[in-house]
Amino acid sequence: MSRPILEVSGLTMRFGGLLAVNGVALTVQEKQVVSMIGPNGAGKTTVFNCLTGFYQPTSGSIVLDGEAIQGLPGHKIAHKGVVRTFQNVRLFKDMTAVENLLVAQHRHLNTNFFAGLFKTPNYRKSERAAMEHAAYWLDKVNLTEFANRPAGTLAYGQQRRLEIARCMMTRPRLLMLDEPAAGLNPRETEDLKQLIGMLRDEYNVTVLLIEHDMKLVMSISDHIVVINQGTPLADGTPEQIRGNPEVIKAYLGEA
Ligand SMILES: Nc1ncnc2c1ncn2[C@@H]1O[C@H](COP(=O)(O)OP(=O)(O)OP(=O)(O)O)[C@@H](O)[C@H]1O
Repeated sequence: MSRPILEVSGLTMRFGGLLAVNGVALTVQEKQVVSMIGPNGAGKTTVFNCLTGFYQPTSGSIVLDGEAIQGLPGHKIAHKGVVRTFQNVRLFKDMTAVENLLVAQHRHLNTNFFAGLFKTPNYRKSERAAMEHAAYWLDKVNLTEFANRPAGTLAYGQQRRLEIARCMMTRPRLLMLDEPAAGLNPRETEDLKQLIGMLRDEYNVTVLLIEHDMKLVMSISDHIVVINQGTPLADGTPEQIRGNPEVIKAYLGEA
């Protein structure tokens, strides 16, 4: 039986006179892929920023696994297993691919100062485990051969996959991807689709997605939430959304 991992209701975010998000509701069941779609400027990224504690929502409730998290600082929400990527790739471009994964591992590392200074057996063990974990995820996203290449020199699609691997290093429960297919070619988009499906099926990760690529959204989502000008417009299965006249109107700019 699936159960809700994330329940959002009445989410509102005001920037001065602009109501960027107005009463958004959203339920994400465990191990689902849920997509949030809507025209440019609809408020999707603002919702992500509220969910991850980057913004303090003006009002509304955000419940993660039964616990209210609205207004908590970002690092506390991240500690509860919520991780995200951003619209623009945010890797350490001069660091290698494997180093980018190791920096994400810090929460699981033995960072005791003296242990590090004297390289105690426990410290070495935790270092080795971190490297093995990084190697595992590099392999899962097909980047093993690029382990020692600076991240900034990888192809764009590879950088996107590396970002997702970096998220997975923290063993997330809820993975939030902001336009992961932006700038990808059809082949890379297909690889991304396979990767997201694998994360859900094999690693029990729940995925919340913002995406403009409708082919990807329709093929991968269990549920779709549509927002327009900050306001919820529709939600349902891909079939329900595809045929919804309000959604079609909003996308044609008539709403
Ligand atoms: N920090 C901020 N201060 C003021 N206005 C903001 C801020 N962040 C977002 N906005 C405004 O809120 C509205 C919603 O923006 P948001 O980026 O959430 O939309 P979006 O649906 O993610 O758009 P896109 O699909 O183009 O990324 C826009 O009018 C934007 O200009």
